[in-house]
Amino acid sequence: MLNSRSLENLSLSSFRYLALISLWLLVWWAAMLLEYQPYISLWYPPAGLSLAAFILIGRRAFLPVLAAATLVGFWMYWHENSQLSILQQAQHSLLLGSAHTIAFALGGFYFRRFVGSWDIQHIPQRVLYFLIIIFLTTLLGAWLGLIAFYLIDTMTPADVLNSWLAWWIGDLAGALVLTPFFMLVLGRIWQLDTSWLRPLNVKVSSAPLYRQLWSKRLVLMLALVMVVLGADYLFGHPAIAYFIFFLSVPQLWIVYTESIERSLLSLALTSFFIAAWFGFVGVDDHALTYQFALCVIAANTYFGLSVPSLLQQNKQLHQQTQIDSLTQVASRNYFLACAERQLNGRRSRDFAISLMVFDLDEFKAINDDFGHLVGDQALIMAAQSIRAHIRQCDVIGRFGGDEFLLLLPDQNLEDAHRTAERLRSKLPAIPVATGMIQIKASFGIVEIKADEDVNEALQRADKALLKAKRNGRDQVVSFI
Ligand SMILES: Nc1nc2c(ncn2[C@@H]2O[C@H](COP(=O)(O)OP(=O)(O)OP(=O)(O)O)[C@@H](O)[C@H]2O)c(=O)[nH]1
Repeated sequence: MLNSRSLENLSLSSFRYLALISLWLLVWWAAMLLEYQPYISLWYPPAGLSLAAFILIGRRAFLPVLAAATLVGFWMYWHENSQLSILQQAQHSLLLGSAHTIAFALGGFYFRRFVGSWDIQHIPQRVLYFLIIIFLTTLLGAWLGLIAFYLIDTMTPADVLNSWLAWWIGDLAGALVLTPFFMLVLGRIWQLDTSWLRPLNVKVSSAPLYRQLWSKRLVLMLALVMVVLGADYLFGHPAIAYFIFFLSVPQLWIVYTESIERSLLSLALTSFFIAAWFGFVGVDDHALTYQFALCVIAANTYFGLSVPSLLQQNKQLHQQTQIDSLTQVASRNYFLACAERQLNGRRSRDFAISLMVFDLDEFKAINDDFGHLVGDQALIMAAQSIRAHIRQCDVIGRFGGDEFLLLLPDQNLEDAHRTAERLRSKLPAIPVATGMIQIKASFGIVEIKADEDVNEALQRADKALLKAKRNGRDQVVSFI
């Protein structure tokens, strides 16, 4: 007995399968209407939908895609008033539908199995494999389709050889341009997580200004399509068709400023518009140019979409090397680079710079008595306290362990000494199991000499710190 929950699930999955079949038939029908060429078309959108379905839902896509592709065969026979028996029509349609389905199922399966799980660091490779998979899947689809036509005696070997390139490029253009777009659409219908599709974790503003800009850029793209195809129709010169490649400019503009949905939507709409105008004006001689332009613009779009994520990764890596993850002050290397920069700046304008090294007192005891987490807390609070009491232009860094560095531009030794005393007196107490413990530190300071580099100054400051420790800790020692 089926309970109400499994009935609900059954009707939901039937709805989804029917939605996939209907969408497939709809896009096929749209392509037919737009271009008046059933199989060898400028751009074959069902190829994109089939591949998207196999990538997203795997083998569950097999029957709906096969059903839709077979129905299309039937429709063609009916449309041509075929003299074949219904059984023969069914056999032929099934063979043609299987040729399409098997090729795209293999491509989708390969992507799911080997590429889809790659993490965000492999986005450029993922895009590259995606393009190669589309390339091979559509090639296989075209050849299996043509072999099926040959087997049902519709094509001679000469026809097959004459047609494979046009068939392949049409499927290639459809799949390249539309697969990611259909993946987003199917992700909605199937309620699947498509976040892995998003190389961009970067949020682009959806403020009204941006929305307005997006529609303006889209209008610009559509206007360019109309102008190029119109001029091609009027003048017929082959060079005119190449102007369609300029669509990459507004498309990449959209890619770099808009969300992934809008980028994919503009690609889908523009390709749809090209196909519609192509069918309307009938500039068949230049079909290959438009097909290649669509493929190139789509490939550019996907590589373009991966750029912000690479930049973001770069930024994260940069931050990781610049900032100490525990205390959030500058890392040792970044601190030294900043200090070097300040010293170079002193060549054009002479000003004093002091360097301070400070080290928490008896820090090991805090770790030993209360544990490393309390020790970490002490490091964080000490760094925060120092940061809160220095100027914007001062730089604080962690040298390692419980030792910190402070660069004080425009402060001579006397100023720096006063600063250190003030910082020492402001160090906080941390809460521990037995009450509060006052954090204490020893400070060593030098004023960096004109002919000294950072490392030499650091060695002198370290000696001053050592002296402060030897003198009994919790004090400031400065060296001329
Ligand atoms: N909790 C914590 N401890 C750390 C970290 N890095 C280093 N330490 C510990 O810091 C302690 C530093 O000890 P010492 O260099 O002997 O310094 P001290 O106990 O402060 O002694 P004096 O500097 O002479 O006063 C060591 O026990 C390290 O294990 C860290 O990131 N977190």
